Amino acid sequence: MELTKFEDLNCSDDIKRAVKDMGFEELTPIQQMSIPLIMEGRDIVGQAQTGTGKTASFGIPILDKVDPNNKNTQALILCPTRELALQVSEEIAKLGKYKHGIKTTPIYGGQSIDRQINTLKRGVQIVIGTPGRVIDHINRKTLKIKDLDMLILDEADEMLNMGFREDIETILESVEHERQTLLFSATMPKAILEIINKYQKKPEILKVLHKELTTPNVEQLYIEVKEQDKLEVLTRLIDVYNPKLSIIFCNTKKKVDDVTDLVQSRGYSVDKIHGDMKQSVRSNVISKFKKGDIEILVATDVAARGLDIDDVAIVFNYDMPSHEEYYVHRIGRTGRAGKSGTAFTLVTPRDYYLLKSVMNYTKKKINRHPIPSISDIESVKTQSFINKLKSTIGEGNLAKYINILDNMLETEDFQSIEVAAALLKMELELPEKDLLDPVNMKNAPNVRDRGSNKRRDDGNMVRMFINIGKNKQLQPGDVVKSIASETSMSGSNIGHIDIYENYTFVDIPQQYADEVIDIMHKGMIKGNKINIERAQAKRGGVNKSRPRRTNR
Ligand SMILES: Nc1ncnc2c1ncn2[C@@H]1O[C@H](COP(=O)(O)OP(=O)(O)OP(=O)(O)O)[C@@H](O)[C@H]1O
Ligand SMILES: [Mg+2]
Repeated sequence: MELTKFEDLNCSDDIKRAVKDMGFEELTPIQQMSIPLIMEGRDIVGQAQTGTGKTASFGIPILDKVDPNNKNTQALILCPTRELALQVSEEIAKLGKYKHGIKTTPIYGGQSIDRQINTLKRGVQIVIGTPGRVIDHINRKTLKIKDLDMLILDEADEMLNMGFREDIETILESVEHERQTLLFSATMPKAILEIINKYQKKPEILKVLHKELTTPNVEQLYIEVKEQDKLEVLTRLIDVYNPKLSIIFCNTKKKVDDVTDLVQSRGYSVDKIHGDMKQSVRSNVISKFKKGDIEILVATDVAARGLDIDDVAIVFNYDMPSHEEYYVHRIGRTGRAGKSGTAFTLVTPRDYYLLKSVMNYTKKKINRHPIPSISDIESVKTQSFINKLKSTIGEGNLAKYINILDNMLETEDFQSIEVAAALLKMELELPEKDLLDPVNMKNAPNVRDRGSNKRRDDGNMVRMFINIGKNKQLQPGDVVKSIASETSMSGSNIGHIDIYENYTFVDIPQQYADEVIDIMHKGMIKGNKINIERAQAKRGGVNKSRPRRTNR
């Protein structure tokens, strides 16, 4: 019989009761695949899309296997961030609330170590922590892992990146007997799969198979912007879509600081989180965001993985993430547990090649979305004002205000429609002029999808985009030579050429455009160094040497 309902699961009734309290009825696919195998004692690698219940996939079997009569730590779950350690600990505590005698605790940096030592002394069977603080406790002998039966790496690919690998090996070396090791993540780059044998014995690799790596619950859109227009575009999107909660991801801590200040100065309810902030402040921000006291969270990738916050309706990539996996995790903060969400990525001409490689990686097309116009914002704001007006009129009790208005119209030389319009102006604060109107953007570099035949018309010249990859010392002459040698066009037909670090724009006469698109589709402009496909294929996968922890 196919296992789909929690009531059919071969685990204790205490857990089933807790699962019911949490509102779960059916197991998610990754839970169906992994829970029985983990209960059997198998090592597994579990890969499933963001927001599909990986935490309970390991949480339930851990709770079922831990012996309440043994006070020693039997299961250790490692998470890449403090907030995630806390959240996983809370979810497991909820799942285990009827299992008496089982203690769970999070241990992470930035929190009083003495308090953690006291808690650990009293005996905690399930410890959830960040690697640094866990090692610290192991060294102090305040966390004894001699009875450890299960080690779980949540966000395994991140944990096995260089920054954490040493810590994990230290932990593994301090467990002398046989143990069960479980790895979970939404992304599992090949390079990680190649090293898992070092950590696991005959692991079962479980993948919930989908065509796409990202969750179908998230609508993915990108918007072409110039760097200096990002803030304006962002706030327009917020005004038009008016998300209950949203997260804005930036690539650096400095940018998070700056964007937070700017968004705040425009009157939005916003706060931030990044790795340079004090832990007490970080925790406070997250809890306010969860309660809805803050509507917009600006964050580095410290908030990209694992965080499960209800009602995040939109994720904004203010900066294009520099690694494909981060795109997947960032946008996975919305569209969780069957809910739907939207992800907007702001793409400058410099980022265009990254957008392409993200689409390659996720096997999912990201559609272009226009910059919301002032009239879009006007209609949204006006509609919401009319709704408010309707309900206020519906509520009645207007006598007091009608009196004020009557007096005013008698003493001042106003028309009532004028008064209404002035009130509307004060409430809506609509801008007079659209600074991002295409008319005003004539000089903006235009990024076009080379495959989609969308081109900028400029007289009878069209501007085309060529991704040349990194490290190419390309000269305009090379581009001219390559294109001329592959098409019927002569070099002198080629117009203006802009060469940037990794991409090039070339103006080409309209009549030759299809020929150029054609040779691009074949993957290369031969006879020279421009090899589009190869340049793109170089990206992707895990770069083992990249230091990830420094820049959050
Ligand atoms: N069987 C289920 N039915 C309904 N909701 C569930 C079920 N299992 C888990 N959930 C809920 O779904 C949400 C997402 O779960 P979880 O955080 O474990 O996702 P995840 O797969 O770990 O995602 P990520 O890759 O982002 O870490 C949580 O709020 C969790 O409580
Ligand atoms: Mg998770």
